[in-house]
Amino acid sequence: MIRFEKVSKVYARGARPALDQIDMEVERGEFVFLVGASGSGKSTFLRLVLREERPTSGKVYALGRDLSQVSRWKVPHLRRQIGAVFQDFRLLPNKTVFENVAIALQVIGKPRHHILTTVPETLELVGLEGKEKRLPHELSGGEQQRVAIARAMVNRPQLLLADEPTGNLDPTTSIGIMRLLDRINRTGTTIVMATHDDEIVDQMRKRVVELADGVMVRDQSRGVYGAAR
Ligand SMILES: Nc1ncnc2c1ncn2[C@@H]1O[C@H](COP(=O)(O)OP(=O)(O)OP(=O)(O)O)[C@@H](O)[C@H]1O
Repeated sequence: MIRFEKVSKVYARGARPALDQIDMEVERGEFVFLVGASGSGKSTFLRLVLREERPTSGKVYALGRDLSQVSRWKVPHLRRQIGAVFQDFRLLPNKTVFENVAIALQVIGKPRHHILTTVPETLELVGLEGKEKRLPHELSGGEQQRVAIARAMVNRPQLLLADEPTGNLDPTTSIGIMRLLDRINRTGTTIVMATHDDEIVDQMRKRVVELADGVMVRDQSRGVYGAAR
């Protein structure tokens, strides 16, 4: 689903690499936590998969494609096949819950009847039935993140990337979001989630990949946040 081959990323000439010779693979259906201190390269990793950035050296493959070979005009098409969720939700403040999710289908030209059935199904999947007409500011943080997850999932991507999705949420709400992501993963969606949240990582017991100053220092199946004690 994702493969990094000796991937390095240097943002500014002379700066130390944000990622340094990363070799790793994520198989279809996996759930992977990317952990590491602030600045260790987690967001850079995710941005390379979305082709928001390009590696300085090495190759990134996603969804079976060598991303260096994807032409610029095909990048939006690639991104539409990868769901993305962020710490700050990134909802449109003046659009309802329904409209925020529908937008992901409208931009790819899905017909109205498809939108009218798929959006409510997806909102039900994330536990937001009955809240279709609310505006984002009328929702709790956890509910706003569920809208963002619904928007990311509405066209059924094979891969979901999440950058600190629980970063703005309290522990109880975070657990609800993790249950939802776990459920999405069990239906076959591959998930890579960058996080600082040690309690969540320790509870979920999924694969843990740790970065330190751009270097991959650990790759552990059923891992914990800190190195095994
Ligand atoms: N656009 C950019 N231009 C220059 N340097 C950057 C850019 N983006 C990130 N960096 C640098 O690259 C390194 C890795 O940053 P990155 O955002 O990938 O880390 P992170 O692990 O996601 O951190 P955080 O947990 O704080 O989000 C840092 O030293 C950062 O300052």
